[in-house]
Amino acid sequence: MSEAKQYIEQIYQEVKERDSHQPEFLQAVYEFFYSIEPVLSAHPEFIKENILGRIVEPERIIQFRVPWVTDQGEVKINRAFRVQFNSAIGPYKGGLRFHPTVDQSIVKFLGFEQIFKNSLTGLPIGGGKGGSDFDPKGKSDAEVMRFCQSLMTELQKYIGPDMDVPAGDIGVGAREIGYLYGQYKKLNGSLNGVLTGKPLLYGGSIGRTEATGYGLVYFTKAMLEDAKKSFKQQRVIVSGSGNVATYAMEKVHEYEGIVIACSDSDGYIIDEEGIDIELVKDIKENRRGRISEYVSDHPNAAYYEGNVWNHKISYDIALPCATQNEITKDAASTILENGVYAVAEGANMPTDLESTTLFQEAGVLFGPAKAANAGGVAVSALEMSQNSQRLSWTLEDVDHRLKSIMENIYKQVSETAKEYGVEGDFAAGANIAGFYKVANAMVSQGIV
Ligand SMILES: NC(=O)C1=CN([C@@H]2O[C@H](COP(=O)(O)OP(=O)(O)OC[C@H]3O[C@@H](n4cnc5c(N)ncnc54)[C@H](O)[C@@H]3O)[C@@H](O)[C@H]2O)C=CC1
Ligand SMILES: O=C(O)CCC(=O)C(=O)O
Repeated sequence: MSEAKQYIEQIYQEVKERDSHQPEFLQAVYEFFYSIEPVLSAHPEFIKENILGRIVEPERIIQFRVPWVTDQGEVKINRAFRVQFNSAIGPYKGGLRFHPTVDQSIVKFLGFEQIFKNSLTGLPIGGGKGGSDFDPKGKSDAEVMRFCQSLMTELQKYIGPDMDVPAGDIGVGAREIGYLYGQYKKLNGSLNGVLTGKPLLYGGSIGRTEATGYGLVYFTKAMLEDAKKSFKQQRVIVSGSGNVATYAMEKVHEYEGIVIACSDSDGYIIDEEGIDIELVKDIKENRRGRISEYVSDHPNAAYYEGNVWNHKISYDIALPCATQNEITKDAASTILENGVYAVAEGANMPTDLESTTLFQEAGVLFGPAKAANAGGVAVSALEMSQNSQRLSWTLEDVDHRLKSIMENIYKQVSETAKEYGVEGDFAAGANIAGFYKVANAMVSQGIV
């Protein structure tokens, strides 16, 4: 066994013993370790400096209680976290997730992935992530506001424009960012660089709302073009119907693809005529309703309960944009039987390792999350630049930069895969390229 492989196994065993109760974090570490042997073999200094041992341990984790009062006067307590994972290349940067499943394992897996994703953007941002087990579903605006204010009263002690800059993720959109920022401002004065994803009225960047979904499609387009293919007239399924899914659908439509399905956590709709994206936006953003409501406006569409990836129907491209592990082995086999030839991840870790391997062995073009969904955080970094300059760039400017960042990321991961002897394995290319930059920064900054 090579020295690099032995080292990887040793560190993985250590993480497994220390964090045995954190399955999603272990999964993210395993998937990452699985592909980085070539870069460790080529750079023994990373082993000597024990970069892996250091990179899997967050620089800091903050956990705190969030007390808040319901509209009926009941006192509720939620738990919140911020993982400041790695600041080797810049301030911690990453979203906040509000979902009942949020725990240390979830925020650590997301924060770990964020380190390498942020590195791939080429922008000076480190990796962090946070969230709470608060469920915004079914809560009134006033309840969400009180919860956000209570959370920020504690979180504000640990963040700042040059320190840690949170943003949105599942369950955290413009409404929540507005309430969080309002409370931060009340306690610290106006420092709008402390959060990204803000409304345009007070320092938000034009294009941030659309950036993850559009960026996913720009990345996928570059991957398809390299294989002499395009979105034109291709049948596409997008899972989820939130921020990432909606704008991915919009951009696919612009490139003349036909999105035939999207979903939420209860079920999915199939509309062979092409999903009515404005209606999905209205159901989700305005009514805060369920995707099943779609069929009352489109009687030719069908609603099914369950996971869209288990549906048998012929299509070409799959864009998982909902949540982690939405594609496991059986769903991956169905996707292959359905004739899909390209999969690109809008969500974080939506495909488990077994399914990724199945896709790659079948010759499917596979765009890993770290690369494919980096557009959101990239435009967040552009929002930080605009806030520092006290300027607002135009949509044309932001979108042009986003497109070129995503094309560069595709180029970087595909060239890195080739350079390290795993041509076409973009998951390995993303892990190696993202890691290489952070590892070098860590070496040059000494043992800190
Ligand atoms: N918002 C952003 O800028 C970024 C988000 N992501 C990732 O994209 C994914 C989606 O995030 P957002 O769109 O921001 O969240 P969101 O809260 O706007 O939407 C999430 C969507 O996923 C659906 N969903 C949740 N669990 C599901 C399940 N088990 N099956 C089917 N659908 C389910 C929800 O119903 C909702 O439609 C997450 O994995 C997130 O970490 C990644 C990069 C940036
Ligand atoms: O825009 C950001 O800072 C966060 C984006 C994010 O959470 C992600 O890339 O998963």
